[in-house]
Amino acid sequence: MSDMTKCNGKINGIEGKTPFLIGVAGGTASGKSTVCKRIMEKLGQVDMDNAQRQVVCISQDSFYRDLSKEEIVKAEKGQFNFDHPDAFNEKLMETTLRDILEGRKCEIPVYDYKNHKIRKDDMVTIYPADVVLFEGILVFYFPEIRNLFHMKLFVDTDSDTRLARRVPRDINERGRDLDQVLHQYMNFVKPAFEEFCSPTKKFADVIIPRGADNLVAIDLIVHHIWDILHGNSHPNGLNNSRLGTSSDIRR
Ligand SMILES: Nc1ncnc2c1ncn2[C@@H]1O[C@H](COP(=O)(O)OP(=O)(O)O)[C@@H](O)[C@H]1O
Ligand SMILES: Nc1ccn([C@@H]2O[C@H](COP(=O)(O)O)[C@@H](O)[C@H]2O)c(=O)n1
Repeated sequence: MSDMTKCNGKINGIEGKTPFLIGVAGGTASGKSTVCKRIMEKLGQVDMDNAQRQVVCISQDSFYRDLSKEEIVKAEKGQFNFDHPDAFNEKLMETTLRDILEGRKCEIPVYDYKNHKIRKDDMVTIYPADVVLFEGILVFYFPEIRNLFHMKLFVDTDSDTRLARRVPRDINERGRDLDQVLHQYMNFVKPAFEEFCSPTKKFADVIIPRGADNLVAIDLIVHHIWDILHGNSHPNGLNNSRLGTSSDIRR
């Protein structure tokens, strides 16, 4: 029996449901979060209360490991490698995803890019949902995590475009200066993308060229998710969706 087929059952007296777990990988600033947002919008899942939501998105960045004081000093100078697999708390990531697959309610911290640590006082509750999107640069890197996904998407955006998006984002939203962003990009982000992230493209079921600009790909993916949630094509017979009818899919 696979890890996922044994998930349907009662947890704390509540019927646990196995969410459809989708991994969304891709280089930095490729548009992973934006693609996830579009999928959620199309499924009509954005303007609603967290507890009611049937499609939720979690970032791998919530699973960066705690840094030592020396590592924080390096990070502040753009000299820490946040793009290496060792920067993540792999065990916590796996345990959390397994809890989600077993229909348990989970608390996920929000990551603070300005201080290079999770905000322990700012937790988001993830309620049992129909669909869980897990996005990040290395979500397909760790085999134990990769094997948990029911569907794997890779957002494939040209590296010049990604750098052109990352520079203003890191300066405006993540409290960095230009020298720091470029130093980090050339020394860590780019080489780690080539060594650890790009090779995981081969594990994807669907590669999305141009990210959120690719409306056709997003539409096809949304319809596929819909069919799985409402039909019997899911390997675990997932057909208990609380999403509405297919005419509710947004154009
Ligand atoms: N198709 C797009 N066109 C223009 N800007 C985009 C597009 N997709 C994403 N962006 C912008 O690029 C930056 C990175 O996008 P994001 O979705 O956060 O990427 P990732 O999650 O892969 O790091 C954000 O500022 C976002 O608004
Ligand atoms: N303290 C940190 C943590 C991470 N990063 C960078 O974030 C990138 C991953 O996030 P995306 O939204 O771009 O996928 C990754 O490339 C890290 O370099 C950081 O700069 N500081």
